Amino acid sequence: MRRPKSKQFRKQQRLSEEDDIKQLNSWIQFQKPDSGSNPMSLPPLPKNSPVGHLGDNTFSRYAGVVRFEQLPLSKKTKDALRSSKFVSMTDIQRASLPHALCGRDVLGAAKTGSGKTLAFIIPVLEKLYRERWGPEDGVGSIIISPTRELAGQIFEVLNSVGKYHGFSAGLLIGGRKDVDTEKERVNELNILICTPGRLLQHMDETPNFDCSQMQVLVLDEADRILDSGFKKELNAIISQLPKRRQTMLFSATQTKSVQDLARLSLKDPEYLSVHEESVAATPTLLKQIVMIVPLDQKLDMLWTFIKTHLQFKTIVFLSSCKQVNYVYEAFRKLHPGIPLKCLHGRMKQEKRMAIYSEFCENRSVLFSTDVAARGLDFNKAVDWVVQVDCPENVASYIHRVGRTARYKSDGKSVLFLLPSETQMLEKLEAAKVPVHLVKPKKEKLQPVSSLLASLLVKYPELQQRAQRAFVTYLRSIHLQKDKEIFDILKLPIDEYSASLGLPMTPKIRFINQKLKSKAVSTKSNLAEPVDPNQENVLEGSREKLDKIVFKDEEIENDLLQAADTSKEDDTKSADIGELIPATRLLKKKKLKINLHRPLGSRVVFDDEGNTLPPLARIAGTQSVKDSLLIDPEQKAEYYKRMREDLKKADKEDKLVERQRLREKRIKQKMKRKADNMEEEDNQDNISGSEEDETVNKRRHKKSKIYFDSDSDEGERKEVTGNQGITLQEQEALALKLLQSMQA
Ligand SMILES: Nc1ncnc2c1ncn2[C@@H]1O[C@H](COP(=O)(O)OP(=O)(O)OP(=O)(O)O)[C@@H](O)[C@H]1O
Repeated sequence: MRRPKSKQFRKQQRLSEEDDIKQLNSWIQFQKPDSGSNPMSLPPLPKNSPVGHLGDNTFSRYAGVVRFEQLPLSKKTKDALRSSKFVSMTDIQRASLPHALCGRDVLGAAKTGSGKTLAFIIPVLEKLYRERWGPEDGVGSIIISPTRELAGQIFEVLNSVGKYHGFSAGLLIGGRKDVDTEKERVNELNILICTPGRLLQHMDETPNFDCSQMQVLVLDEADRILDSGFKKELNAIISQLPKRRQTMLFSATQTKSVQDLARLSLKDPEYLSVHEESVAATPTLLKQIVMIVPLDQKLDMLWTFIKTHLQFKTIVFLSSCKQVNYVYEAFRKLHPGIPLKCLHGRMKQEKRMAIYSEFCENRSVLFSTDVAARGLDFNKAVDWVVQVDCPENVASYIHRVGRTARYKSDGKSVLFLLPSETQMLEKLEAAKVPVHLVKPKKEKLQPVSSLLASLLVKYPELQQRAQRAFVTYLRSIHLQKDKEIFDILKLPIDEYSASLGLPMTPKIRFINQKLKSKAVSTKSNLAEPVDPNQENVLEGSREKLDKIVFKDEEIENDLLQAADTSKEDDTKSADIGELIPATRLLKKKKLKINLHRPLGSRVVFDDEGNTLPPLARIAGTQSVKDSLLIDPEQKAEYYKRMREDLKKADKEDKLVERQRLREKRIKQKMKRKADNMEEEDNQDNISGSEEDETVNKRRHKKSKIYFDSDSDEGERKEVTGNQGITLQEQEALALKLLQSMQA
């Protein structure tokens, strides 16, 4: 048992800490970097040069140094850094720590995975240490993160780097049931790591919640927290914090908006963007691919990717929880050969945390919404990031791909763009994101749509999920701000529905309204002639696009090479769609055979010749809200019939296939026999040695017996030797045989 430390010892410790703090304060003051300077522009200290107090009230320079031990940090922090194997600083740490340690406001921007977390955790710990912060002083620092998982991760880093300090820290995130216990304890905590909603809840509900003495505020993923999604919460939080404080903002995609920053009342902030001069806004070791994939082939492409990358750890981003749910559940039932997981904001917190930790530990595929897009540093490196749905903007793209190629590891990413979303390529190029456009190869595609259709028949509850996935995807496109990229009217909606395995296209009100309004505006536009130069403009932009397109053989080989060879046409038609003032309703329908159309999705025509999905036949004619227009009984009956039909068709298919194989085998055997006979004739003519004779005998023997292993009775048939039988005769015999088997 450890003996309690004596009073004497504690006193001594306190005094030595006081001394230590005095020294640190002097060091920091004495060697402050110039305001507005980037410490990274200074050379590192010469090797083996002394560090800290150099005598006569002089101290070593700490701006521009490369190792943590050369910074004015407490022994407790240095020891913890060393034990966590953090020795040399990353660029953002070198640039921001000297300013942050002397209490300045900092706006730090650096690529994903470049160590921003330590760049704010260390100054928080040091500030409270130098202020001699104790339990009775209450909240000394608040760190805000946009997601619960990221808050949890920051908490872990704080626990490891702050393990020798005596501060109490709390993780305040939504979805946790123990909010009452939290309320009791929150005033005793020194460092709060929280999501905006939960922090505000405490500010609103916890009696005497007091952060009036708070010293340091940190916003991780600052641009996200400052954007409109969190605006109300953040304004309310800021209004309750003391004005005199240090504020630090970090992100890979930093905000420069004066308006945003004004809300935080920053004081002469140091703007440190360490990778601004870099040729790429994304990590150097990240290889990025873009593929143009038609909407109705996205799942085929994703399935093919998973099947061909079973040995990798992959994150798949989809745009809504419902899509994540559906794709995860459906693919899981198809057993791709690698564990699948899913993560989204509507899951229970315990489950979210469990999945996050499991994914950290094991090789698997994680289907996720943007809840995993920012900040997360999965322990064992992620190999691939797959963006099935186009991110809302470039910043979102950068954060998503940033889940791989972190710190010094490499990684790969692939983005599926619809032919109508190719504008995104130009935006990525403008933001210095180097992507390789790779043309997928059709022959490697492993279609999944028909399997999904069968699954939906087998598991009717999955159909609900598919419908929701369909609706939420379209809604997400409808709600996207960037209308240059996202245009719901350019999407092949029926084909998309079929690709999810749905037997009929759910009806969606907002699309109908959009179509109607477009039809109205089309009528008024029809009189206006189409500008012929527009075609050239489009050509021009395609040319520009071509410039940034080049093939990377290595990546190409590495990746699934599947999909559509008619990509160019699709792009063109999407572009030209802009020129033709027509709605989907007015479009001429092309006769198209969709090989991937799922089972049971035979096309039905209505009175006006429009195609309708099969269930439309039994659908009511009155207009009902959204998708489920059909009487459930009729629907159940329809599915019952469909299942029976499917079974019957399956049986027939099997019979035909067996027959085909049987014929093939007979033909092959007969051919082999004919070859043998020919060879023997030749042998007879050329040689007559004993050995040859034995071989011939054996051949004769073998050729005499034909054993039809495929026959139900294991039937044995004798074929007379090779004497006097011609090839034609053999074929006739084979035919006869076939007929007898068919009978
Ligand atoms: N000085 C360092 N030496 C070694 N490893 C480091 C150092 N700093 C950070 N790391 C490691 O680098 C990885 C990425 O760090 P971190 O999560 O802080 O990146 P980030 O810049 O915040 O990324 P994001 O922009 O995605 O939030 C972590 O695994 C971390 O442990």
